[in-house]
Amino acid sequence: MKLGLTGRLGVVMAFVGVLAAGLTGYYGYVHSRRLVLEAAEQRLATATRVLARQVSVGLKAVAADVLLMAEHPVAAQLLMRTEPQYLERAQLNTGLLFERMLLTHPEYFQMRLIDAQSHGVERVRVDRSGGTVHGVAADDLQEKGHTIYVREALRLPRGAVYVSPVVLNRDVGAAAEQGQPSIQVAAPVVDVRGVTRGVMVVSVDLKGLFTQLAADLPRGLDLYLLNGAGDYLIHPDTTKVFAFERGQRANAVDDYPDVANLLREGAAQAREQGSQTATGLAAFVRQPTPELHQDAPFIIGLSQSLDEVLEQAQHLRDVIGRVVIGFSLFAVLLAVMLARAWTQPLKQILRAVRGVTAGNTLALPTGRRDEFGVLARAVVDMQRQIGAQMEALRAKQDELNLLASSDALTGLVNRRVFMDRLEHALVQARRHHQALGLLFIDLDGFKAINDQHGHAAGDAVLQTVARRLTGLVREADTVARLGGDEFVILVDGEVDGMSLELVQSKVQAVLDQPVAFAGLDLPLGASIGEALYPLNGESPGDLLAAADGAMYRAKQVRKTQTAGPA
Ligand SMILES: Nc1nc2c(ncn2[C@@H]2O[C@H](COP(=O)(O)OP(=O)(O)OP(=O)(O)O)[C@@H](O)[C@H]2O)c(=O)[nH]1
Repeated sequence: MKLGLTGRLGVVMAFVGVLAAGLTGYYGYVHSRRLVLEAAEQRLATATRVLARQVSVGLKAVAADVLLMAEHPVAAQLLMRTEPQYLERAQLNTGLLFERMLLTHPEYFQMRLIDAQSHGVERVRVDRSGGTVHGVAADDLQEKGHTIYVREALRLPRGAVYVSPVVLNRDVGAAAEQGQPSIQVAAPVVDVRGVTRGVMVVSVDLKGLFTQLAADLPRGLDLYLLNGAGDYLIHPDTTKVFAFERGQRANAVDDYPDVANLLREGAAQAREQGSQTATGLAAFVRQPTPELHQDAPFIIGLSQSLDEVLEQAQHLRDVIGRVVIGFSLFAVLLAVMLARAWTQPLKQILRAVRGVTAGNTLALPTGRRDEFGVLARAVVDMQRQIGAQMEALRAKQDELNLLASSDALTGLVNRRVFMDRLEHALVQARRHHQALGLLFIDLDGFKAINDQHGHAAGDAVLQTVARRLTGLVREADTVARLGGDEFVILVDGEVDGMSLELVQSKVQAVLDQPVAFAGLDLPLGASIGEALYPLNGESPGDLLAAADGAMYRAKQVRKTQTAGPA
């Protein structure tokens, strides 16, 4: 289907409108999606920072608890004195103190007082196991002198605290916490003389600690703890936790490549790093605690799935989608209306131009001040000029018709028109069973007038003959000049041999009169032949031939009569 100007204009404007709406919607959506992502990134970074600070504060609180117990006089006494009675009571009381501590801190799963002597034997030990807290019997106490936290803590001065790297707890006795990431927070127990007698150790269940700290975080966030190499120590997917211990790799750099920046930094500096992947956002914070003797700073991370982050943007996308569709429909409607309104004057002018040939004059928007107005006025001008030219053409045509149908010299109808009329008259006569008469006239001695007095005289004679003949017959009759000095009269209506004879004698009488020309009386005469329908013929040709034949015979008779007396 070929589109007209209105259709094409409408399609172009609708396309532009829909494209504009679509692009506006698209960029609006992209921009708001970016804003949503940026806001989520900031929220996540803030939450991770807060969490890391809370962890740091939590660690310091653990350190304060360990110091409190390490610096309690009973701890050093217990390690210095040897009297069984005192020891028994002191162990009992310290155990009760440890139990109290574990009961008030659900994340502590073990508290011990370890002797610097005797291969680091445990003097008092309380475990959390199966949801209960209980002291460990003397027979079950173990030697821990070989452990890193005992050795490191023994090297520290009074008041200092050692924090071990994160390990999977494998301590026998704390069965419920086995396999969980944990740390040991240890402080030296120093007597009044400044001699280090042992170590106070609290084992902390990190997952429990983190879960507590993360309780206030918004829902839908996943929590991570990494070691200095980026390996997962805490991860929602338990198969990734301490994977390196099973000879597997589960490293945050693989999931969030930006974390590599954080791992390269110096350990003394707190740093944070955001990271975005195809499926989610994440923020990581390395939070060293310089006050504590910590082997490796924690790297804490939070992540949120992109679907969850973009839930708000999806809603916005739906709204923008509806707005775009609505605006597009409006644009299409507007385009159709505008295209129609803009091309309306053009169509009006087009109709008017088409109507010029049909002679219609349609109203045009000539009053407009724009290009359509100029065009309309030009068309009106053109209409006027074409009208005038058509008028002139019609007049010329009439003139030509007249020339084609009449004899130029006499003004009588010519042979062609006469034959038409004769044929028409015959049809009528046949239908109404009427008769029809024909007189064939040929001038006598005309050549001699031409020869003796010139062509102008001959013309004047022919014109006089025409006038005389038309003045003689009735209005319904037709006088024609067939050519040269031959004339013919069609006598229509009620006619018979008698009446035709009467007309013939009248014609003979007027044509026998001389014609005045240049002061001379030019002698004239005519031979006339008659023919009657249907008596002498039924077709135009037959009738004319019959009249011509009669005229010829009449001329012979006149010639004989003229020659006779001489
Ligand atoms: N002036 C003039 N002469 C014409 C015109 N048409 C034909 N003629 C002349 O008319 C003459 C007709 O010749 P003819 O028919 O022999 O004339 P005629 O002397 O009457 O002879 P008949 O018919 O035998 O009686 C010719 O000399 C033509 O040249 C015309 O329009 N004007």
